[in-house]
Amino acid sequence: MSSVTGTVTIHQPLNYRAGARVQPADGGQAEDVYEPATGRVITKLVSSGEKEVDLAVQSAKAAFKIWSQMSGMERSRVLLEAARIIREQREEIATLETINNGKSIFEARVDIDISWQCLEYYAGLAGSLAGEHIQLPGGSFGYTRREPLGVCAGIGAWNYPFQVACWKAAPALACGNAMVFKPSPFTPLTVVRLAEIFTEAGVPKGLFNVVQGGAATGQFLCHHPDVAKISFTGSVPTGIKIMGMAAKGIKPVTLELGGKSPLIIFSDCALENAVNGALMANFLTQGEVCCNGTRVFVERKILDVFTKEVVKRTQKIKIGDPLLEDTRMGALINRPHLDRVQGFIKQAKEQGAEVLCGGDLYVPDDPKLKNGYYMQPCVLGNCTDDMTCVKEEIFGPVMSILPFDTEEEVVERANNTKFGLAGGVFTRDIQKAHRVVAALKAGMCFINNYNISPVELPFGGYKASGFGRENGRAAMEYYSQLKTVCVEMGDVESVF
Ligand SMILES: NC(=O)C1=CN([C@@H]2O[C@H](COP(=O)(O)OP(=O)(O)OC[C@H]3O[C@@H](n4cnc5c(N)ncnc54)[C@H](O)[C@@H]3O)[C@@H](O)[C@H]2O)C=CC1
Ligand SMILES: C[N+](C)(C)CCCC(=O)O
Repeated sequence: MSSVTGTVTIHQPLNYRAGARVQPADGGQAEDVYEPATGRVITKLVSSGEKEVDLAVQSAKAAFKIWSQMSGMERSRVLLEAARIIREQREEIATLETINNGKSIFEARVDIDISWQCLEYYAGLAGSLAGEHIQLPGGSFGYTRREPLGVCAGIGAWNYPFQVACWKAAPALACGNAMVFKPSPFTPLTVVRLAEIFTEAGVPKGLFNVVQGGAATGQFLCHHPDVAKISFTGSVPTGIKIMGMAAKGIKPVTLELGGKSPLIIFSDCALENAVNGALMANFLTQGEVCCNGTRVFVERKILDVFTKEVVKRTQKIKIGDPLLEDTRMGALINRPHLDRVQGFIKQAKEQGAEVLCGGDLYVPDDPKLKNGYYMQPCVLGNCTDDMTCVKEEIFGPVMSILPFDTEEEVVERANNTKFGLAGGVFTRDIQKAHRVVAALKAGMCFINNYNISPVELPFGGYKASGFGRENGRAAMEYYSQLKTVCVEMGDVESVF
């Protein structure tokens, strides 16, 4: 594959079932899929209908019979091999991710690294999946078995297409489940590579399948009677629908939803680290990150110096062709989303916020990029808690700076949101750091850093940001169920 922006076109089928790429059995009309960097069509997506979804689920069901009978150690070896292949193909997968998503190749490589690390981590845990033995009176006893759930549905967002799929597939497969995955219709490409890699690594054919399409395909999947669990990453409104569908089938669900997370900068912080943290919290993947710390609360004493430094550094971010080595911000996912982000900035200005830098469209010099979806990262000052830009998830490169005076005040304001995905604090005062994160109503908190993602740590939200956890030991709970076996060693004492 040529790794030059504006040159790649994909013609292979994008559905994956029973160990091979297939055209959907009941395919509807083909939709265009775009390269965000150029606005060019890179492939056509045929949505999977009810028949195709059923075939994928049946294929997963057949493979589940084999995979669930294997020992954890046997599954572990296959997952380790998949991790090795991803490492080997890192550059190719990262390039495809960049072409389809628009994020810089620099970041895409990090995403792919996190992905294989996730597979390695769960390969390590697969062999330790176990129940317990409980002694009862008279020599009787009980024991528990931790069993897989069956066919799990994974539904992903477009911001981390390969990584989201690995965060779901790795614990699911480690626990002995099969999976049918539906990526976002904006980013259908790399997850099919993941499916091929699992097959190459030795999973039973059909263990990991890919269906393509949007809401309709997702609904067929969620309603399918043979789907035992739904793991969803996406927006709050869709999360509500997913939970409703799961409720109808009494299916467990993991919801990784949106956020509007607070980042609290105290005046006793290491300023350079805090500035770096604020950039990490806002501008990865063009700001299209669910756990971004977009409400940056700064202690008034350092407001000016912090703001000046953040603006200076933001203006230096290299925007442009995402496949170039020195690019640090690529293109947003599509034109409607870019327009939406621009709309938030316009509204912020109308509500009294001050654009301290950026916010305008960015037009690269390179003519082939002129129809791409670029904008300049934006820092908003003069913000107040009631502004739309401070209350709603923008999912773009827009940071809102809010001054504060006391710890008590900032904790209350930080928690004054329907969301609860993440939060961060920068301070050199160790007691204050722990006190503040303990008080934050958020599932993923950072002290003196932001947006790093070690796969060993559980990740997930409080409140409207969802529930269930990905990564860490905790995720094993969400892809397995407990069976209790009670064993009588004496006679039955009947009450009748
Ligand atoms: N907490 C987390 O880990 C993450 C959360 N997100 C959130 O995702 C959102 C952005 O992603 P989008 O793809 O725009 O979200 P979205 O909610 O529009 O779509 C997410 C996925 O759900 C599918 N879908 C849409 N309607 C459906 C329905 N009725 N039934 C079944 N499936 C359906 C879509 O095709 C897509 O695959 C943001 O709000 C962001 O915060 C994104 C990444 C990570
Ligand atoms: C990798 N990280 C922590 C920057 C973001 C992961 C969550 C997401 O998919 O938005």
